[in-house]
Amino acid sequence: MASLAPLDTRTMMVMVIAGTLSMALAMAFVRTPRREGTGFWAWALLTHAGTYLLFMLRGQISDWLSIVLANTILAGTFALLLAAVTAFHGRAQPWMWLLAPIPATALLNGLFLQDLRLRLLTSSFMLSIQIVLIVWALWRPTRPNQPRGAILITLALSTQGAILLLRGIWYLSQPTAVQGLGGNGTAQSITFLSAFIVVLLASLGFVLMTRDRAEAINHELANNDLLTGIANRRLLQQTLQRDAQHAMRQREAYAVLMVDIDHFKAINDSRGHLAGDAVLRHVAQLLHSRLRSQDMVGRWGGEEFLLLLPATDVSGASRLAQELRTLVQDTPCRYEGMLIPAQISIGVCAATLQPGDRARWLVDAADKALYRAKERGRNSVEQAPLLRPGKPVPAQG
Ligand SMILES: Nc1nc2c(ncn2[C@@H]2O[C@H](COP(=O)(O)OP(=O)(O)OP(=O)(O)O)[C@@H](O)[C@H]2O)c(=O)[nH]1
Repeated sequence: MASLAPLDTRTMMVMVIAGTLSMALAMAFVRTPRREGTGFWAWALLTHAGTYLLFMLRGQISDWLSIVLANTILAGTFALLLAAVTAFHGRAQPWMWLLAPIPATALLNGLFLQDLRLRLLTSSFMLSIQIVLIVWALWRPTRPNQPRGAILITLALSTQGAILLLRGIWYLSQPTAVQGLGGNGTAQSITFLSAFIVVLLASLGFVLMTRDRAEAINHELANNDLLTGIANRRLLQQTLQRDAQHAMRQREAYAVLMVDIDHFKAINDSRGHLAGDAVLRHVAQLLHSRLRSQDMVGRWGGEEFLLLLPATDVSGASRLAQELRTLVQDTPCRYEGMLIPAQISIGVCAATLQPGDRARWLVDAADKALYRAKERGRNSVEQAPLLRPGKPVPAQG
């Protein structure tokens, strides 16, 4: 294989050290709501730089330091990467898998100090195992919604694994007198260049993972009701506006259901506020269980829920409302050994929307219908027509 003259091994090592240290510094500034893992990753980068510093001093210091210690620290680097990924997913650290490769690497490098081929082969093997462990830990939990960071780390580490493997094969295929780390051979240059790129890409991947999770948490907090986990009022209003605009353009039917738990104050007063919270969660789940994928249920406020039902006419909306009312009545909430019965009243408004209509008219009408359901004794469904100001009131159907 021809030697790449401009790729000087020493320059490569300085590049790897400088690049790694800058990434470690950058990692120290990663600020997200949950920082698990970034500390381990920064330490991994620091130890990686330390390894290459020792590699660079090959020939000037004892081989026990520049070979055995350096490779042992490198095994520690990969152990720290595994710890970072495990911590990111909030799992217990797999201590055996984390620690075992470190003494094993020290032992094998000490044993084969004078035998470059065997040393490279065993080191490559140990590192490949560590890479497989990291990738496994990365993908073991349920798939993340935004897997781009994990993909980047996987690609970077797999490339590193493949290069180590190829390097091992290449060394084996060479005549006995091949250069070690001190040489300027193409294989060494490629190894160092790849280490540099791998470190940068994998670290970028880890930063992306933490950033994507932070964004997902922010999105969850901004759009979901903390107590029940369903949509909050903000998301409901946004979705209602968007859906209603669409229905107006298409002159399509659209329905909203305003749901209120009957005598909820009595549940709070007699069973306690925490039991009241459990009933809210329970009713939210029941309402959610009957919806189609295009529908949405959210908490409008207190013990009130709003359901948005695209492409639903008045008979479909009223039928669903009756089903939900019966479901809640027949399914008491289990809480700390108690069975807490609950009932709901529902106001329905459904209409074929036309350009110029307002989304809030639907909610106002459903609210009026709900008021009537409460007045008429609760645990019931009432429906109200959409009132278009300045237009005659349509006949009730
Ligand atoms: N546990 C709990 N209670 C809440 C929450 N939000 C509002 N509430 C309570 O919900 C109750 C609503 O009471 P009311 O408006 O009188 O309504 P109600 O008792 O359901 O009576 P009707 O609607 O007329 O059947 C109040 O006691 C509020 O304190 C919450 O997040 N958790």
